[in-house]
Amino acid sequence: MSGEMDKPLISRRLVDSDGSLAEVPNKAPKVGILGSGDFARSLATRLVSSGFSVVVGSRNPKRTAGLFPSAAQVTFQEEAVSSPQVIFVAVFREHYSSLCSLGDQLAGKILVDVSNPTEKEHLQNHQSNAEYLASLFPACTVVKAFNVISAWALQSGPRDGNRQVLICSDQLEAKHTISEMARTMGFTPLDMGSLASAREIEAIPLRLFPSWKVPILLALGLFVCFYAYNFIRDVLHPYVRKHENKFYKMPLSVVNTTLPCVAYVMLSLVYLPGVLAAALQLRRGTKYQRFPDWLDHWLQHRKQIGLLSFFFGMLHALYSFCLPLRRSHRYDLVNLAVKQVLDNKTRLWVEEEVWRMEIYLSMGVLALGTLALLAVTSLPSIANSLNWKEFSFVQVKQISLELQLQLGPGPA
Ligand SMILES: NC(=O)C1=CN([C@@H]2O[C@H](COP(=O)(O)OP(=O)(O)OC[C@H]3O[C@@H](n4cnc5c(N)ncnc54)[C@H](OP(=O)(O)O)[C@@H]3O)[C@@H](O)[C@H]2O)C=CC1
Ligand SMILES: [Fe+3]
Repeated sequence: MSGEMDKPLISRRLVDSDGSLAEVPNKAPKVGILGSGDFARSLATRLVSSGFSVVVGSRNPKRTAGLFPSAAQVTFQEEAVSSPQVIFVAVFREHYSSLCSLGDQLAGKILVDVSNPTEKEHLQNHQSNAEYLASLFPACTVVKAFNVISAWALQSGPRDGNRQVLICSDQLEAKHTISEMARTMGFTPLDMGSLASAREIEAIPLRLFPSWKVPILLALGLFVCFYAYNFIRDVLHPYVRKHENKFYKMPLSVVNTTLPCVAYVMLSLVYLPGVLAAALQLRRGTKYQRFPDWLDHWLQHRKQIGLLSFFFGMLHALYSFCLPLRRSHRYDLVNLAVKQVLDNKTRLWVEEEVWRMEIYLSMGVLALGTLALLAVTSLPSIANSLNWKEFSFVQVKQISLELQLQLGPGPA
């Protein structure tokens, strides 16, 4: 981690270009931050711009001071923790023990644990990071918060998707204080109960696209089933019955016949749970009763199933667009021409083929246009959230979380 100081996520120039970050009102509540990494810098910027007075504790304040807004005071750890009542611990778990010498000064204060474990650490340690911090500082109140907010989201301000800050602690008052701070910073606090929930909160950024797992498995399962059926029908059956070798159809033609089958079934699976839910409500005579779990999950996955259906439909359009590129298609054309000459016909016009190609081409162009529009509107924010130079595992997970929160579950 040591070299990371040289590549700050936010530069001083950028921070100070915002006039509101240059000075802090006199009576602003004081907040301490231990650590001077990415998270500490983004947090300091957001706190200062939300009207807090920030004091940062670093092992080497001289080296790091230039990376913080000038309104934030950067000093040694001992000095930084002396006056604020709330101190954010923006340090990795493995370095918590190096803070033990501050124990006396920290006594009676609120420590906010913002850390995220890696998947390996999460499996290895049965105690959450927050509970571990609480065991090292028994005289402090530990609150778990802000770990699901990436440094980038903190820096650029809360946006629609990732506004929620999950908070847990054993002390109600401390939880309230941090909730109010989160609110002042523009986030939405969400009470997750006692500190025992910290492990659950720490696991959230580790889950990669959780609500996509079932729809993707479903789509793959359907694809395998339909592919097997189409393979038997279009390739195996002609081979067994008439000894026709049509195995060349496997990579393109059979796949292309399979794609719309999957797309249609997935599309029907988007609408079916709504109909079932309506029927259930009519039967029960009320809409104020919980749906069974299976129906509830199904309803919540409709958006993902619908997007996958759209994806398979688009793939079908692209595959169909490629069909005339095949050599077999050229042979068919030549054979048709020969047949035409032999039959003495003057004009060959296969109406169905013509329409098919016209429609596929227009769908292909529409799809490409939609994709280009999506790329233009959403790529900058994704690229922004990737801190390319300091690309860490946890950040990848957080991007997935951000996307996940932005996509959200379908309307229940
Ligand atoms: N980056 C992100 O997007 C997010 C990070 N987090 C969490 O925030 C915490 C900090 O992350 P991040 O800022 O990215 O990490 P960095 O590596 O960028 O910063 C860690 C900081 O820890 C401080 N530190 C204190 N004691 C030690 C020590 N003994 N050895 C090494 N460093 C020490 C260092 O500051 P100094 O040298 O000045 O003492 C260093 O700058 C982590 O727990 C992480 O899980 C949570 C959500 C998002
Ligand atoms: Fe088709």
